[in-house]
Amino acid sequence: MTNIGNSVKFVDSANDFHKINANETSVSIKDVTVSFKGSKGTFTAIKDINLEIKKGEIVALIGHSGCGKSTLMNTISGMVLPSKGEVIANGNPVKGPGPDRGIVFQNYSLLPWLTVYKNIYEAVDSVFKDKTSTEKHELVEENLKMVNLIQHKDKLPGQLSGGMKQRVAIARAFAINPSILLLDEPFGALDALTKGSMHIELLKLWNLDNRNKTIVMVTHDIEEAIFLSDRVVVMNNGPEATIKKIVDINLPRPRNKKDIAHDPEYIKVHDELLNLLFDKFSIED
Ligand SMILES: Nc1ncnc2c1ncn2[C@@H]1O[C@H](COP(=O)(O)OP(=O)(O)OP(=O)(O)O)[C@@H](O)[C@H]1O
Repeated sequence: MTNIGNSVKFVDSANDFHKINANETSVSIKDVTVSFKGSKGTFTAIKDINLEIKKGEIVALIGHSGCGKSTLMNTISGMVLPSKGEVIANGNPVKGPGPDRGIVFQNYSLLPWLTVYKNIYEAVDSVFKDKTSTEKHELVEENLKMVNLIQHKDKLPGQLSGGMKQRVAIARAFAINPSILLLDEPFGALDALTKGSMHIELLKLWNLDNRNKTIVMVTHDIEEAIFLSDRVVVMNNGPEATIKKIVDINLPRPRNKKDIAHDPEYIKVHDELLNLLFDKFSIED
């Protein structure tokens, strides 16, 4: 595994894998509207969203702050239930959270009274009932090493920096190894080098699973979205946010961060995404 802090490889290194299950549907979002009831009435965050995500696809959700990216993501995780429409995940209607859908939140969601190690172990223990204690401990250790936190395993979340907490949350999600991995700005709190390293680890995890794992990621980072994704879903501003456009990222894999920046396809989609996100703004604004 790539070690953070050591030499960081800016390449998706598992080049002997190829896309396999591109025709099987993993997540189907059908006419989904989410409204929140408050003291001032009903607020409709997202409206009539339709999106089909194939098994093994990596999809990024991108849009301005508050447009409804997390809300849409949470309809997949089951943390938010649609007011209208439905979400099907792995062939089943989503009625709430489930171990087939692991999520990394932007606010880490670690249990503050448990050590780093136990935060991951508890999750592993609750999902892998059939594994032996040794196997579960190995899984925790392996993932803690992956995020370079093994030496901090006995610390409580309150004793960690934001980036370290985020790495614990990432290690926990990777350890559970769900078939659908939901990442809500997972790398936002990380420095550029650690972020680059986590991108590689994410792609390695995906490759190890023969690219069968579906990954849906909320991000504000256009370069990250292009480097990792097969498609980028650009959302309109809310309320009643809809999908503005879905941009295909037709860059071959494995992708090399240094090289793709000069690829004409990269430059084209980068420009397109910038225009989609910032078409309202000009220097006069
Ligand atoms: N539980 C809730 N109750 C009321 N309003 C909510 C709730 N959750 C989200 N909203 C509102 O829905 C809208 C979309 O929020 P959401 O968090 O999905 O946006 P986002 O695009 O993920 O934002 P950011 O990029 O800033 O994280 C916002 O106006 C937010 O205030």
